[in-house]
Amino acid sequence: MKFGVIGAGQMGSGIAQVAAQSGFDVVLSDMSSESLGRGRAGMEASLSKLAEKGKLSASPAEVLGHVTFTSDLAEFADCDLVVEAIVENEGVKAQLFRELATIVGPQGIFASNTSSIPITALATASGRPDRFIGMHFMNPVPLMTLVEVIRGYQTSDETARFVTETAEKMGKTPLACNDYPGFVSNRILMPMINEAIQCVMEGVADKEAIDGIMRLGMNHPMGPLTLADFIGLDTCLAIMEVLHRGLGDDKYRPSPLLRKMVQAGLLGRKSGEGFYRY
Ligand SMILES: CC(=O)CC(=O)SCCNC(=O)CCNC(=O)[C@H](O)C(C)(C)COP(=O)(O)OP(=O)(O)OC[C@H]1O[C@@H](n2cnc3c(N)ncnc32)[C@H](O)[C@@H]1OP(=O)(O)O
Ligand SMILES: NC(=O)C1=CN([C@@H]2O[C@H](COP(=O)(O)OP(=O)(O)OC[C@H]3O[C@@H](n4cnc5c(N)ncnc54)[C@H](OP(=O)(O)O)[C@@H]3O)[C@@H](O)[C@H]2O)C=CC1
Repeated sequence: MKFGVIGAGQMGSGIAQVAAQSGFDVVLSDMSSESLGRGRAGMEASLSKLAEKGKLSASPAEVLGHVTFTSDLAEFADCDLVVEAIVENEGVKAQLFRELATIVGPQGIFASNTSSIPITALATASGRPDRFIGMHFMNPVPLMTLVEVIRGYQTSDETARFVTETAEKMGKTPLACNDYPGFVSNRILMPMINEAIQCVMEGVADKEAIDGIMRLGMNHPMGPLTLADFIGLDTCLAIMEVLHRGLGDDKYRPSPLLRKMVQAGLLGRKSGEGFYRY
């Protein structure tokens, strides 16, 4: 299996890592060498943690040996599966898939790791809607077992079966849902995170108490504000805007505080500061 990943951010690098751990030949691309370098560094850190705990069947170097790091999309021509994990923006994703359609052979299946954007829309842009699907990994990919599998309107049974089996070979648990904004995961999670941000804006409690109440009261491993910083506040805002636009209900309006923080460049862990400093 030749497994392609486009986007070497926190998700793309995690997906590439787990695919390589599963023995697939992986090609990972990003627009800039800096982003590729950051992605590789994240994989190395994760692999050494897993190796320390005896959770790797091969050495970190052997796993990374399965990965080709490139910024040349031509290296994806013979991929069996290409997973896109770039910025949560429908126009940018659609443009990428239009470009990929001219590069990847007809055997290639396209999948998006999008958090919320309609799969059917991206499938149409790709020109191969029967061989297009949502393959939604969870963060951090090396630790979270769920893959949310979302069929577009024209996704074929063969494509769904191939992606489901691939997720299982990666040690994941694939669960299927239908193609509606936010799917299940972010239809439920992101409004909760958005409400936590509203609680900060309205002064219901301070951020440490809001996170503490959800950690100690609901047994969440991370409080919602810590989780928002972990996901990325830009991604959280993008998801809320997809829900608001796609479902047409003002209850999904993004918190004004979330928007202001993103406008200020406070993106969470990936920018060094969000609700907390890192
Ligand atoms: C937005 C979307 O579209 C969809 C989404 O992904 S929504 C987000 C979904 N994810 C979540 O909700 C994550 C919630 N948080 C958690 O489950 C946990 O905090 C966590 C698993 C991320 C970390 O676990 P934790 O016990 O809380 O903290 P932490 O001590 O940092 O990590 C636990 C262990 O995993 C290891 N670890 C953490 N991240 C790791 C990684 N990426 N790779 C390898 N090991 C890792 C740590 O080294 C630690 O190991 P030790 O116990 O040996 O020290
Ligand atoms: N963060 C999370 O918890 C989760 C996110 N997702 C989804 O996964 C996708 C990626 O998210 P995440 O990894 O957090 O985002 P990041 O911002 O961490 O990474 C995105 C990467 O894509 C690169 N990129 C942007 N545009 C292009 C392009 N046109 N071609 C190639 N590379 C590009 C960026 O490069 P540069 O930095 O140079 O712009 C960056 O390296 C999003 O759709 C998101 O909704 C899904 C599950 C969980």
